Amino acid sequence: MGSTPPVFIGAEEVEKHLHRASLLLPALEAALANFSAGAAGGVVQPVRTVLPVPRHGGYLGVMPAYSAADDALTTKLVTFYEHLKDSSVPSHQATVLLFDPSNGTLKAVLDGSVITAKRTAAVSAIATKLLMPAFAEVLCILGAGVQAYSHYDIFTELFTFKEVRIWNRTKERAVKFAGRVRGPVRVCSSAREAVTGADVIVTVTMATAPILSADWVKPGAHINAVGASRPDWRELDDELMKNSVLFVDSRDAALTESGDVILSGAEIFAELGEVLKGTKPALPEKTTVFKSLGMAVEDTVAAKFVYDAWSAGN
Ligand SMILES: NC(=O)C1=CN([C@@H]2O[C@H](COP(=O)(O)OP(=O)(O)OC[C@H]3O[C@@H](n4cnc5c(N)ncnc54)[C@H](O)[C@@H]3O)[C@@H](O)[C@H]2O)C=CC1
Ligand SMILES: O=C([O-])C1=[NH+]CCC1
Repeated sequence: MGSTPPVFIGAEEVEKHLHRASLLLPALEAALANFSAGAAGGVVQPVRTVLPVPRHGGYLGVMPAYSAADDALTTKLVTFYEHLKDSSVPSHQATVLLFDPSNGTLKAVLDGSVITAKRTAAVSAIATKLLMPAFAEVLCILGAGVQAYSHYDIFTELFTFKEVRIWNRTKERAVKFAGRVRGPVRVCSSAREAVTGADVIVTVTMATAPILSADWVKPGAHINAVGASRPDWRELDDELMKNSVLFVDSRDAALTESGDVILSGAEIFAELGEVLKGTKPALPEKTTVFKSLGMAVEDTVAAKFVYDAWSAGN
């Protein structure tokens, strides 16, 4: 008797079962807390392997994780490319393999791009809920790609901002973004203009040098620094990194992969999971930075969520 072949769950199906990133919030909060609990939390997750493809300016990330609480085992394979000539090809593409943890059988191959967009934005939303100042009125997004859309969607679903601003290196893309999303967005001509007076800032660019300067940031603002996932890439300047209270998803990953953390020498105050567990305070009255690199266990719980929803409908 042959074994059952794995199912393939493509982008449309993933989107159907994960139409709102906020559906992932409980599972992600638990996964972040479990990760930061060490061995007791039951998350097995090494810092990802990132293989450069120098000839083409690309990277292949291999991201395995097991979550005992969910009894879920996955690995995500994600490619990201710096200067793609064909703009119809996304800069990031991903696939998640979901295994039966009891015997190692491959159960499903899922599109990982939608999962990556939504779980990343949901984790930023978790950080924002904990770290943003009281009475936050202005949201600023720097960057206008895939992550800008997923962050806009969950941030405007969960929070009530009076104004949303966007800046992008190429203004046409920011204008397109403002025309596509459902609410009003002010397109700004400079990052400085977008950031000035903002209470919550999201950096979702492919920048390799700082695009956000401490001088422009309102004291007490919260920043989700989502791009710059290589040890020599930056989005935030040294002053902002050093003068803010710094939260990360994973200390080990931040000290291995984040140019903003490594090159600024900024001190890490806490992992987000420690705040969720209550072992570290959130300090929303201070200027805070959440340096997000993306963790494999986030993909694990997201893939399980999609697979379970897909299975229930089949
Ligand atoms: N922390 C996490 O969990 C994750 C982080 N990311 C990171 O988030 C960032 C955004 O990802 P996507 O939206 O998927 O990428 P994308 O390619 O869809 O959008 C990138 C945006 O950055 C802009 N950009 C490109 N080069 C720039 C530069 N040198 N300076 C300023 N802006 C520039 C582009 O115009 C575009 O609007 C990337 O750095 C990516 O690696 C992506 C997935 C997960
Ligand atoms: O977590 C993730 O998938 C990624 N982080 C940076 C590039 C892709």
